[in-house]
Amino acid sequence: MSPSVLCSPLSAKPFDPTFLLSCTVSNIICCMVFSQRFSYDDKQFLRLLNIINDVIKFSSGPMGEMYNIFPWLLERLPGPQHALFAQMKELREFVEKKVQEHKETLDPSSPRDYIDCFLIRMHQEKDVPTSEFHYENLVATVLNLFLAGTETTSSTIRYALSVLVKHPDIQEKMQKEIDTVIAQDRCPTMEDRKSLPFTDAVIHEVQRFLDLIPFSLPRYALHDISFRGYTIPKDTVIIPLLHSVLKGEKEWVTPWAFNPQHFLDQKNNFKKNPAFMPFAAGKRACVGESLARMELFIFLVSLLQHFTFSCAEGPDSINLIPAFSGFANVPRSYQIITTPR
Ligand code: HEM
Repeated sequence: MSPSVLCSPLSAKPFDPTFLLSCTVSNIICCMVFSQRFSYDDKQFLRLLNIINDVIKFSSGPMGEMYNIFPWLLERLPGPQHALFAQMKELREFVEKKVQEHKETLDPSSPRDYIDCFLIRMHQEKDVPTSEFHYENLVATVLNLFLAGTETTSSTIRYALSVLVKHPDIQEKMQKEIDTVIAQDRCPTMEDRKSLPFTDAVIHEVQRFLDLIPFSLPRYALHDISFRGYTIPKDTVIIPLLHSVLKGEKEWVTPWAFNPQHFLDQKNNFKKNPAFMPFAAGKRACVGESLARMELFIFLVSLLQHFTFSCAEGPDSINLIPAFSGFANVPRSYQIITTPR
């Protein structure tokens, strides 16, 4: 997204940034997976984004939680969940169509994207019975990347903008830091991050405070595990509570208040904290972590280079408590005013 997308005529009146942010973030993952960028008025793209939005809302509400615990029950009982299952089927059919198109146009000497690379590896391992590179895994991983790569980062940017509207002093301080280091005439790069400790601290604090995926993803023990004197038997489902570290009383000075100082030392240099784990930890931590961190930094710095964000009802009207809390903490919708700088 060029920052100009947020400029006039939209800048003149308040608008909800959800849709623009979803499109722009989703297009990044679409380029990597399908080598395709969709136009913001492409009907099919908009339909897919709506479905992803509905899936996240469903899984963050009571029905979604029930489905996580008793999938077999909700599949058999009548109810609104079936509309969502139909939408998921539509999403899968879209992915299957893309895979088919890729198969028909594949040039193994010049892979275009993730699907091409996977297809090439599938071919190389076609005689290996234990290979993980088979059709079902291709469709599942493309679906995962598309779903996980869209709503997560766009919701975090949306939340970050609401934090900046609520705290204009923080917004101004970030703009001053960005003006000093980059100014307005060049695009930010990841190299700039180390020269922008306050901005970096705010972005980390946004992720800590939002606590986007509070229960991480459920995993299960592949064999008996001995952990801190406890035995976790094989096949036990493990739900790691990221929430407990991101809001831990022992880990943070003010766990329940938005406070960028959590990530700054006494000299205002950036300070890491091992309890910062919104992407989880270990072998199966988020595969999109580096991409997401890049997106958050580049998008937010670019936006602040060119705009000041506010809202008609004033900073106090912004409510940072999520609209839905379950699988995800889904930030509230709000109307923003963008004023070119
Ligand atoms: C602010 C942005 C994001 C946050 C907070 C986030 C968080 C997480 C968390 C907590 C997990 C569970 C890890 C575990 O079970 O140990 C996860 C998994 C995953 N994430 Fe992200 N994520 C973000 C962005 C992305 C992006 C941009 C992508 C796409 C490239 C992505 C793709 C995935 C995938 C495919 C998994 C499943 C990994 C697996 O099962 O091994 N995520 N993410």
